[in-house]
Amino acid sequence: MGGWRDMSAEALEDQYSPSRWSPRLDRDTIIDAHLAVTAAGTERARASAQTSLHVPYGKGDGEKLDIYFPTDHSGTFPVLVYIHGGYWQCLSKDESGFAAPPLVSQGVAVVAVGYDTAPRGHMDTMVLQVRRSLAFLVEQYPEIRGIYLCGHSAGAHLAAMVLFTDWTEFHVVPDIKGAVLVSGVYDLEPILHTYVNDALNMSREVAQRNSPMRHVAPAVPAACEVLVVVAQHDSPEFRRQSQEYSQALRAAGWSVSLLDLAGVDHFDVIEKLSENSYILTQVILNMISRA
Ligand SMILES: N[C@@H](CC(=O)c1ccccc1NC=O)C(=O)O
Repeated sequence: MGGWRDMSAEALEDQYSPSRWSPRLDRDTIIDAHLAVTAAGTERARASAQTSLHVPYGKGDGEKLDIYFPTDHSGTFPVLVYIHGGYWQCLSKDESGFAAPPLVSQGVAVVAVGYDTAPRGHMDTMVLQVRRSLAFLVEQYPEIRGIYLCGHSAGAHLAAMVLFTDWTEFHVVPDIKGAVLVSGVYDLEPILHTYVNDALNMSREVAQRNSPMRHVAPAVPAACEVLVVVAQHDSPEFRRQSQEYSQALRAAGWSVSLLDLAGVDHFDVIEKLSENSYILTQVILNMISRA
């Protein structure tokens, strides 16, 4: 599936360390900066929007979500479900509400989903939790009119896994109208050979079972619109993964666009969703208003 098998261990480690590719900040400060920016943005969102925080969608401690309601929510409203990144082992819903302000002001609810990160959570568990969070939303909030998924990095992977869910066992079918997959990983196999798997402890079978690239299903007539987003300063491997996944979806009949955003890296590509004037914020609002 690609040249990563010919890479040295060091080269592969480099490719799967997003912090090493930004021209903006050095590798030792960029992750702390990302945490600080997303936490401050989330604090601002919580102060300005009407919210329901820490809503349990399951029995587990980690199975909670935060809802940021639209400013005017007297009727039905679309919802953007945000799935955070952090290589399935860091970050949480508590710094994942930063995208809410420009959306809630336009009538869109934002839900930040929590899930059990590794080592507590297993890859299969995280995928199941995110799927269950959607079923919960549909059952509990009949005022939701259409769901848009948005995931960053590891969260884009989880969002892509949600796209090919067999909903029969959940007894509801969420009306997913669109998915925005930002700087994601869609083939987990290369990761098996890097430090990322130290906490995840995935076997080859687990990595394959949870690789969206291996489960691209033919689009059904009601298949949602998919926007695959990649940053100019993502690593070549991250960029390859987005290109190949979007091509595979297109070949299977999905309506998919690849948006290659100039001037941003793996971290500010998503941080800037707190800004109304950011192109991706506008693209998302446009996707929602067209449906
Ligand atoms: N150790 C990684 C950290 C990382 O990839 C990351 C950190 C915060 C938010 C998202 C990330 N990437 C994917 O989920 C790095 O070198 O950048």
